[in-house]
Amino acid sequence: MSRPAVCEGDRRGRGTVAKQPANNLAIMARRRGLLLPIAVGVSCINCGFAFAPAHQSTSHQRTTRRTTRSALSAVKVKTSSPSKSSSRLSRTSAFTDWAKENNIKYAGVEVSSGGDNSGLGLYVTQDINANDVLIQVPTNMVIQAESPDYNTVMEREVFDSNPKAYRNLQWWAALSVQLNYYDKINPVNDKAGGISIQPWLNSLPRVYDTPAFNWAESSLEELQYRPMIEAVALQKRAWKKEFETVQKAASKDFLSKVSFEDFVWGCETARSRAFSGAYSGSAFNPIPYATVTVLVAVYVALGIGSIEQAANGAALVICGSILKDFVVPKLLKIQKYVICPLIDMANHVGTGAAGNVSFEYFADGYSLSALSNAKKGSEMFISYGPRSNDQLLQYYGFVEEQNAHDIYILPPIREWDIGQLEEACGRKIGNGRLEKLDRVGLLGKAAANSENPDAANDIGGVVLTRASGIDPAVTQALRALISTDSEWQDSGESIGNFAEMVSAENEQAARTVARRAMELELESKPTTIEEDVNLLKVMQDKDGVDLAVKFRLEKKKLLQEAISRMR
Ligand SMILES: C[S@@+](CC[C@H](N)C(=O)[O-])C[C@H]1O[C@@H](n2cnc3c(N)ncnc32)[C@H](O)[C@@H]1O
Repeated sequence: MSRPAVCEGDRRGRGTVAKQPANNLAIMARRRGLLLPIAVGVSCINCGFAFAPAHQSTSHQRTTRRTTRSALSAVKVKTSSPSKSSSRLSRTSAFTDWAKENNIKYAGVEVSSGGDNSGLGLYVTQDINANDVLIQVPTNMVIQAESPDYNTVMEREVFDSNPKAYRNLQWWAALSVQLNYYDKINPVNDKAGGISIQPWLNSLPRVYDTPAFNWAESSLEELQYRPMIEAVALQKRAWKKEFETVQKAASKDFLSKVSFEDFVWGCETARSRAFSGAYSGSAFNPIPYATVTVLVAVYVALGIGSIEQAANGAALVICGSILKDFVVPKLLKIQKYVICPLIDMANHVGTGAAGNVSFEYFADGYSLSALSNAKKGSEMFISYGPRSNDQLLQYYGFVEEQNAHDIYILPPIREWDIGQLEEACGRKIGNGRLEKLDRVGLLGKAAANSENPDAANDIGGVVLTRASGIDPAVTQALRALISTDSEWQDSGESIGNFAEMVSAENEQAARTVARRAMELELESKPTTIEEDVNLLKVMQDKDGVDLAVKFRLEKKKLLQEAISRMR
């Protein structure tokens, strides 16, 4: 069942278990401008990864033709999410009590379930205003990893014989180790003052709808989209490899209690609930500033030196602090990945999010605040960043309808059916064009060679975005590709000279070629848009949603929109 990609108004019929906080965080009096002098924005995971999965050459060849069949048989029906949510919802009062006892302040929101497939979420319990701070979580209550991650507890307790192995794990694997350690070995978090974090762990989902380790191969095929199928295959290899590293280096105790399935659960939890940010310094520490003020006063009072000398010394200390907290982490590109109790209950919306997550430098914590006014009963959505449906499905297990950030990756130009394109535009591809495009990398690669699951479109497929259509570099390549001999010579046989339109005829031919390539892609799908729409309707009538069908329908709609724009 889908739901609108905006904050919903008053929801009917949703269960409410979490208690209204009595005295927490006087939200109403607080405005971010006053309270958060330096708030470093964080965004949900994958932020900064220009994700576009690689795909292999063979998979897009025009040999695939639509086959009529009963698609229903191969499709998995999901009916479990709402019931899974209701059993989790029954555990949230223990979780929110725990949060209150441990200095997590919140007011104006509660954890609840909308009864749809988004699981639990944060819902507004009273009308709130823009800039109200709704949740504040002290830094010591979060679970976090940096890359590389120097977590002394994990190194000592789990990787004593080989701490480097832990340090060099991918951030999601490092978080998985931590989550599993607290969940299966010892729930006491020393950093949080020796408290048990079990109530928080109990509030987490135990199963996910993400494709890599939860879908049958046949369901993956139902995506009808090679880039995603290949991205999932790459992810599986990467996660297995990380687990092998853990197996070689972790303690016997850890390995006897944490299986591969547990490790995957931890990685899925990390990927779907962590926030990332470039900021990695420490929070505001007043001690150096206070010390330097005292020293300056003593220095000047005792006449040891001039005011200028004292000011120089003070400036040095202040600059050192700024360098440590802001500049060095940026220069070293240190990323911090944080799972933040309670804030991790916020669901995503691609555009128009009502909530925002920030790091509060002076308060040493994370906050969720309102970006706009919100009505009692509405869901407090945040944005996990400009995520395509590929990212949302692969790591978060859902698909957003009409996702403004969605993309479509066509096969690289080298795989396009030249004969069909020549026929469509009425031109022949002249000598030298393909070779030149190949030399400048505009034909894409014959095969992917990256093993990085976050590698962006490694094969150089042609990217269409919902926001702006076809990649301008591809339009440039197509102008050159179908140029007549005279256009080619006038341009000095240089691809760079096709960055702008060279003539109305050439432009029309390039657009026709692009459109035909997209049409061929759409025609190659085993089912049509209409068939998918009908299929989804049948599934919804049966009170279930099939993510694979929803995903492929969204991709086809995006392709169809791009085709229409090219007319
Ligand atoms: C950070 S958690 C948010 C809390 C989560 N709903 C829960 O029940 O714990 C992210 C997960 O919430 C779900 N989710 C978030 N936004 C969603 C949306 N717009 N539609 C469907 N599911 C969503 C997905 O399962 C995603 O992996």
